[in-house]
Amino acid sequence: MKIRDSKKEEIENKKKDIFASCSFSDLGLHSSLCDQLRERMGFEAPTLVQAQAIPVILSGRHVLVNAATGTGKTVAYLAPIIHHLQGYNPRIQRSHGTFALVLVPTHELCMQVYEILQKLLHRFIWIVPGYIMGGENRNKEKARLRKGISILVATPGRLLDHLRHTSSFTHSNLRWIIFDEADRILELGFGKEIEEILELLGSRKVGSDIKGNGVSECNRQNLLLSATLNEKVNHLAKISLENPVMIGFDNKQIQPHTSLEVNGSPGPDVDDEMELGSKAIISSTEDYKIPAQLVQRYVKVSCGSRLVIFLSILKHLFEREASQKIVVFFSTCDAVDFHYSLLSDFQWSPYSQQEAELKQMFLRCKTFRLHGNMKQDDRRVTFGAFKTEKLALLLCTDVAARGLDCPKVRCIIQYDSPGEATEYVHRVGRTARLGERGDAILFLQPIEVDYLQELKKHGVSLTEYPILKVLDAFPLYGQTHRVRKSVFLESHPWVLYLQNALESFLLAEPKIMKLAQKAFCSWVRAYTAHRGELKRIFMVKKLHLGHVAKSFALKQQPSLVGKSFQLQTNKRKRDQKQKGVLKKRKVANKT
Ligand SMILES: Nc1ncnc2c1ncn2[C@@H]1O[C@H](COP(=O)(O)OP(=O)(O)OP(=O)(O)O)[C@@H](O)[C@H]1O
Repeated sequence: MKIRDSKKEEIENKKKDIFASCSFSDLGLHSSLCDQLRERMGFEAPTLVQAQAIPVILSGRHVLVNAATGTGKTVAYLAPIIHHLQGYNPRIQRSHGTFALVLVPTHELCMQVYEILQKLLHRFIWIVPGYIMGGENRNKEKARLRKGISILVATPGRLLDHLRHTSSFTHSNLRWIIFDEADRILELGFGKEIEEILELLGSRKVGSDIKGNGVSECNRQNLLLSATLNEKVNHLAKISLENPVMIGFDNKQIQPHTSLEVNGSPGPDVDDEMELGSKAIISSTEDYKIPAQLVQRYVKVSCGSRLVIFLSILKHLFEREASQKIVVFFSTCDAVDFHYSLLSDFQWSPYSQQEAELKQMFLRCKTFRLHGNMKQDDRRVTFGAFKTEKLALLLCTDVAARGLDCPKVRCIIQYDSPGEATEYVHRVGRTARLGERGDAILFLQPIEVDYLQELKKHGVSLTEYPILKVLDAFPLYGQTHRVRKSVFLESHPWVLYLQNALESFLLAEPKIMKLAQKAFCSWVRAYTAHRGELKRIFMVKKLHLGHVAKSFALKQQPSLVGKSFQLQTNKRKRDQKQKGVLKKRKVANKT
């Protein structure tokens, strides 16, 4: 009885950390929208960030929202917009064009926001949602824009394309611009595009508002949101926001020299809400917000044993829980492709390698992959399928790091380090969403452990993962092998056995071997591409390339120089051949 009571108490406390004690209608939202949120979407109460942001956004102020991953930021900005749009009298029509524009960094996020919009707009069929993004058919998008899209979700490049070339795209009634994952949009190098977009849309200029019997003037309202709003968004904030309200910032995150105008008497739910002038500067010493219940650990393993340890952890996690989802992040598309093929096909025998008839799949779960080199449709299908699976593994690059909301992801593994602390925060944010439990495991080589200090600067601290315990638990030849602590991880019998099995497997699978060689080369290239300051941690000079090869189950290190040299030579030969053909043609024409 006591246990049940304490569990109940725990759940109640957890709810208090995530949800506000008011209702959606207390926040001023229209009753049909509140019904929609409750009945169709199952949202009983607003989350804390929704309770803070919705009234401020409803009031028409520009807003910067900095809230942890998985706390419901999407509804926080969509609900107030829908509230206003549904209230326009006469009703808005498609011919009025776009009223709200949501800018997002990736295709997946674009689709996800669009899907949430569709659900929210179920009772307001005259408000039309739509999306445009790179990789889609431009002409079809043009046709949709010509018909009119009331709330448009877009990636920056494609939006700019339509702003320049689609004359039938009506945006003269635009009232809201939202930058979801604002810092990522800038990190992806869209800074210039964003400036041009704001210019073409008339940044901070007066928008229009259809009310009563015609068009009257009202202010443009811009919103910037992320779990990692940092100093990088200062410029964007300056050019797009006017006297914004800041939600979810600590005092130390706002530079003291700015003309701070702290709210007079903050209410119980807005204790860290502030206003600041147009010179707003967010300082670079920000602590990022991580879900409190997330268990964050690192596993320190030398390069040569990385693959074996990775596979062992996966096996351990999938065998521990019958139903769970795991997401693994890699630095390159090639690495995703290689590990995807390996994990989809790798069979082993716990007894002896020779006993082929006893071989079984190493992992018994559905494996998916997601990266930027895949076709748009494949990306869509993968993401949709992974969402609905109960027992599944997703191998991906950072295209899946931001904003993606997959239910029941239990663990995030960062097999390749993210580099930027912001990306660490977003990657781990794919689990432990909305108060759910979650684990995060970061792989580090002994030469990279200073990275933990880098994370600490942003208030992120990790403890060590008990890897030896996991390895000891695997039966080998029918027995468990407990190893004394003094023995190196690398010489653990299980590690030696599995490495050998993987290398033999690859020798018998030339296709996968090719993928491994390609992945090896791009992995080394990606390692050299860490940002300046991080180069002192991720030092390519300190890498033992033979050990890197082992981490791709390769017995021998593929030649990096040879490969690029060969590619260059081939290209030169092709070019020369083409020139030769052209010359010959010219000569032929002359004669
Ligand atoms: N009031 C609510 N009650 C219950 N569930 C909610 C509520 N608001 C949002 N959710 C759900 O919470 C999950 C996380 O929401 P959302 O994706 O908007 O978070 P986020 O803060 O934008 O995360 P990220 O920073 O990772 O993008 C979603 O599954 C969403 O449907």
